[in-house]
Amino acid sequence: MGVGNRMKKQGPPGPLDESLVTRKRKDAPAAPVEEKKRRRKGGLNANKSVLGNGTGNAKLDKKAKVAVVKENGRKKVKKVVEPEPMLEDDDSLGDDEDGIDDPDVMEDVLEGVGAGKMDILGSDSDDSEPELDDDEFLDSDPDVAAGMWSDEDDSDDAEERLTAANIVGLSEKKDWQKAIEDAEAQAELAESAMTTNVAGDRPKILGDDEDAGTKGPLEPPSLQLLRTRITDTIRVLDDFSNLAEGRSRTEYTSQLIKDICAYYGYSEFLATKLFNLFPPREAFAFFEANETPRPVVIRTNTLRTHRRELAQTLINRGVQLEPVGKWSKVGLQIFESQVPLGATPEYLAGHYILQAASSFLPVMALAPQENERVLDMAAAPGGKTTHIAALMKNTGCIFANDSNKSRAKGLIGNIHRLGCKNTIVCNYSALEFPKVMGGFDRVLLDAPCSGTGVIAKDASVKTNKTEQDFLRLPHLQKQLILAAIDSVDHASKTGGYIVYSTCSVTVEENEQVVQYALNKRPNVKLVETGLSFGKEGFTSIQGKVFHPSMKLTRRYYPHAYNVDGFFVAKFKKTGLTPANAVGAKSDGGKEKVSTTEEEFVDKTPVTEDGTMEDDFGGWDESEDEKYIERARKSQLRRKGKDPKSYGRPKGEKNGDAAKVNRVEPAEAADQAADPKLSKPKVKKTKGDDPKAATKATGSELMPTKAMSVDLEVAKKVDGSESKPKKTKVKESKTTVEVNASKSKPARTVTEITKTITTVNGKDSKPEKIKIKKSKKQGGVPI
Ligand SMILES: C[S@@+](CC[C@H](N)C(=O)[O-])C[C@H]1O[C@@H](n2cnc3c(N)ncnc32)[C@H](O)[C@@H]1O
Repeated sequence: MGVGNRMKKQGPPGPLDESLVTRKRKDAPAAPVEEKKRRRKGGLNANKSVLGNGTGNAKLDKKAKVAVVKENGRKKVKKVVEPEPMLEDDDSLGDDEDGIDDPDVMEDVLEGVGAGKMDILGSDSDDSEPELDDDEFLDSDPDVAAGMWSDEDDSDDAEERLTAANIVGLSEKKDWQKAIEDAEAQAELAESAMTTNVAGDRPKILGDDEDAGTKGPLEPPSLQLLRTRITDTIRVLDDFSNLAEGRSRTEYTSQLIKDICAYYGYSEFLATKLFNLFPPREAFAFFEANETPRPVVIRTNTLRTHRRELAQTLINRGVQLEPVGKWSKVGLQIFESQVPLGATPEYLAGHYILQAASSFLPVMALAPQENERVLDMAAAPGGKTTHIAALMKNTGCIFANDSNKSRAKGLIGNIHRLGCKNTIVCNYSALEFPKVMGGFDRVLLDAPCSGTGVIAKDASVKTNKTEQDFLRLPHLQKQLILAAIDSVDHASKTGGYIVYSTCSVTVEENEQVVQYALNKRPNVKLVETGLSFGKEGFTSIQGKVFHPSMKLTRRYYPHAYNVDGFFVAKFKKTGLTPANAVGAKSDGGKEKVSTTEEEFVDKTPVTEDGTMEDDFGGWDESEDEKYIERARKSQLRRKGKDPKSYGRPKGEKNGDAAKVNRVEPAEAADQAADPKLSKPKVKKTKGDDPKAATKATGSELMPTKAMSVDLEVAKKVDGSESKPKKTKVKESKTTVEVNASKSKPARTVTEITKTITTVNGKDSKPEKIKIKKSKKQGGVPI
């Protein structure tokens, strides 16, 4: 099982300096460790002797060592773990198949530790008073630290009061203990693997060919053997050509998944879904990590205090703590506490909030600025809202929304306790936005999700999530993400960003939702999250292909970073939402968002500039021109005029009419940005004024080609011989959705009826013109 993850550091593991490691190993008098080992029955040495018993598994020997080294004149205890995979007896094993010790994982992590990247998050720590530098915690007096090394029992730790002066010593001691625990756990694993493989190096997992169908696979006699078979199967899958015994990979994989279900208690449906996210060895590490709780973390509320101050106060109360990692300047990891953390005077005074470290990430990615307008669409119980308020230093305005009223009460409680004064709580379904309000500088959508990233916290997820959930939730998430995008002001001077996050690791709730948003909103693109660690989102997995920019999204796993599983994506909105876009709130939000199964796995590639390769939005130019022309002719006919000889401007050819006042999307965006540009072109009539609509709904409308039809018609009437003084155009719209079939995407046929009344002119009789529009709704069927 796990090896004290609560004690493990969160975030990217510290960099491993190989040269240093070698030197340390050479120089290291490993005395303290030997001491400890002697006291532990079945400890490192004992296990080593078992491992060296000539069973042919010499490489199962553990590689974890602990050494005391002198670094810059300071004594430090370092764990030296060679990244050799557990139970590995084949050097050819791909690195990428490794789990926790996966060198690739490390590399990925190390790449992300670039110091410069966090600069973007400067506001995170930009308090009026200087924040406590992490180094101040870590660089305490070496002598004090040295004095901390004692051979006393672990139970003594609780009595050792942690002070700012001795914090380094204690945390290093923890590292030291953790290293031993790690080593012992690895040894335990290795030992257990060997007990069933004494017959040889080739693990026997599935029955012999001749037994197949009669005996079936080995019945697991105990949890111990089950675990051994899991690790054996992983070995086989890692080195299939050498270790497989005439069975297919699929057979081994399905046996492995069955064993994982039996051992960890997952439904086969969920175990398969999660297993498929990783190479087998990493999947094992993931399932393992879900068995141990993540560290307790508190976030300093910088509206009320500073991390250094808070740390000192809590230390004085008997709390053992440490900064959560270099990546956060407000997090404190709690190792032990003499007092209930949810009831200290500091807690009640709002100096901190208990919050999982991974929950910091979406807010750091959002990077709210002072004086902005921010929407937190699904905010309860407010961990992220209050973090946003702190980063904004109580300036600007946050709308914290949650559809669940009772949860919203908890949100209000936290907002009060933490002293957020720039926050308004509302209780709408987030689907109502931007009808409720729009034009935000930034929107956070921390979406409701299946919680597959927090199984360590809520084990019920292992069995209570069904296939239905993975249809229902992504459907909601897709609707919500469009609402989030539509609620942002693309022209915001300081922002124009949307962050989408979930505490789930499934592709359906993450990459597929983001891809859906990219497909349906060509006016957004993915941008860097600014987070210094995290694995890249998938650009392809299990036959699904996503836009290359998906690698800008970030995935967090418990086994890789010792944080809850999380997903973070950041979008920049680059233009207005097309009024004809799916779910655009131009009609008051009544338009149905189509998330048919065809769209569920959306493989439609999107080009670099964000435009879809298929006909997004479905404006068929030639088709519409036909209708416009027909409308023009019948209008003239009704007036008793010959459409062939009348009303066509000089030089205009057939079909050019609609182009006269057409507002192309790009042009429309420019016009919106520059009101001077847009004024002369748009004839405002009630119900047609895009700005009026914007005011009414808080939304925004792009004057689309439908609008250009109005302008054209209005112009013709104005320009006719009757010379009316005023023209009124009334519009009514009927939308019929024609269902999609497997082979054909859905189409929406919209009938727009225009009633044109000329006032004070000869022709005062209202005229009706019907315009039919048809657009494709879905993506490419699979
Ligand atoms: C992951 S939790 C949010 C956690 C919160 N952001 C925090 O940091 O404390 C998801 C929230 O979404 C809310 N929710 C679910 N459906 C919603 C909807 N349609 N509109 C708004 N909120 C919704 C749930 O009530 C729940 O509080």
